Amino acid sequence: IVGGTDSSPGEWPWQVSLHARLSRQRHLCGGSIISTQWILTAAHCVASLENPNIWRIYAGILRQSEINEDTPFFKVEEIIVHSQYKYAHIGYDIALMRLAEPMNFTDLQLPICLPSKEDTNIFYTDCWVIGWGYRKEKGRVQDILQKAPVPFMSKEECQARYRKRRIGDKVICAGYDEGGRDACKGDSGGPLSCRHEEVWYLVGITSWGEGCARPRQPGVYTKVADYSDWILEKTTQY
Ligand SMILES: COC(=O)c1cc(NC(=O)c2cccc(O)c2C)c2cc(C(=N)N)ccc2c1
Repeated sequence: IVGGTDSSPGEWPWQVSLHARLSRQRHLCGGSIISTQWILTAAHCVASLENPNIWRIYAGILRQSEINEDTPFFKVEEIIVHSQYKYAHIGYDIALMRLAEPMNFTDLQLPICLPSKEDTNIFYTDCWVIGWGYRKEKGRVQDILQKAPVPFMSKEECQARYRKRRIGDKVICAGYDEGGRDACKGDSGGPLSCRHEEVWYLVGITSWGEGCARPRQPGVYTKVADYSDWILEKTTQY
């Protein structure tokens, strides 16, 4: 997160840290708890890393330094990447991870509500992007979970900013024309959380942006309300 501030313990109990054990174990992406057994994240985080055994999911943490070989984590049983996903800037940047065991909810690990598909025209005014990602383009993963308020941007305005790319319909843009506050690498897969009438909703999934926090280059988020049917289909055992 560029231009953010430290979060407090338990402020974002749905935020998780996705670690992969490649040559060494490290934080790769964020994710959100949506039920006792399911994590929602970005497809670009897990595509080409679809072996569930390399992933370790840490919930209820504020600092990456809380994580060591004794820190409890959730094992991943199944990874579901949207079948139409190719690249983040094309869209469909959404994936589900099913935990091997259902988690118990505590004050530090709780689910966030999914917006319903009728909610696609609510204009949210209290939205925050969070993560342990870079604080600048040539940065590194941060220790304390960062948060930054970001205002919505209309699709027309967003398309005008990204002339070279076609901004799909199942995405939302958020950010400041003057730049300075935005998600960045390492925040991917994390939530764009919006509070509406005292309830927090998972409105977006951090997906991409040209650089980070550049003027007139807003953050682009997967629009979760447009994937309600997909989420329901994949998380409901038939
Ligand atoms: C894996 O996730 C990303 O690559 C990756 C790359 C990005 N954009 C970059 O252009 C970038 C940023 C930092 C380092 C870097 O090398 C690049 C290409 C991202 C930009 C944003 C955002 N601005 N809201 C959010 C997530 C990003 C994830």
